[in-house]
Amino acid sequence: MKISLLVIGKTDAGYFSQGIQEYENRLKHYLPFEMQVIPDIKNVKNLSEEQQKEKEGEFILKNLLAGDYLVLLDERGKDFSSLQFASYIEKKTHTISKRLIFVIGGPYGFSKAVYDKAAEKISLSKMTFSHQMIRLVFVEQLYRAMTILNNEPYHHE
Ligand SMILES: C[S@@+](CC[C@H](N)C(=O)[O-])C[C@H]1O[C@@H](n2cnc3c(N)ncnc32)[C@H](O)[C@@H]1O
Repeated sequence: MKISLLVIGKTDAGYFSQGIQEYENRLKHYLPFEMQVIPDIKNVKNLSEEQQKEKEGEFILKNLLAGDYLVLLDERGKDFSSLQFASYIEKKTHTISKRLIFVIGGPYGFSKAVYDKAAEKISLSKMTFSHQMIRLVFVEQLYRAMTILNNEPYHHE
């Protein structure tokens, strides 16, 4: 199984990119992982929030491959402890042969078309993070999950 994180727009702030890069490098030790970036939508200022979500949704759906298992990161999704998330990832390695793809929405979230296509929605907290910051939170949690599954001394209960 390969894990992808699909995001919209490049990571703006150096302090986020640096952190994301650090965890991406660490993750490569455990499993194939890539962060796939959809370029920012052009002329976004001329679009309503709804139109922006629709456009972003079209790009998200265009980037899916046959056989992808699509999981949306959404503050209203199912919530997990880090141990539960580790066990969720482990189960997926047994059931998914292709790509487990997590997607982060744009500043206004996801279009209905994207929600309709998703297999699951998972939350990383009840609080809302920026679409930039949640990238770092996700890669750290995925790294944490991999260390839990490998009995490594990173996570402490
Ligand atoms: C600024 S949030 C969008 C908030 C928007 N009001 C909504 O209804 O989705 C941007 C994206 O970051 C991700 N996100 C933010 N907080 C999250 C959380 N606590 N758990 C999971 N994903 C989150 C989601 O993918 C969301 O679409």
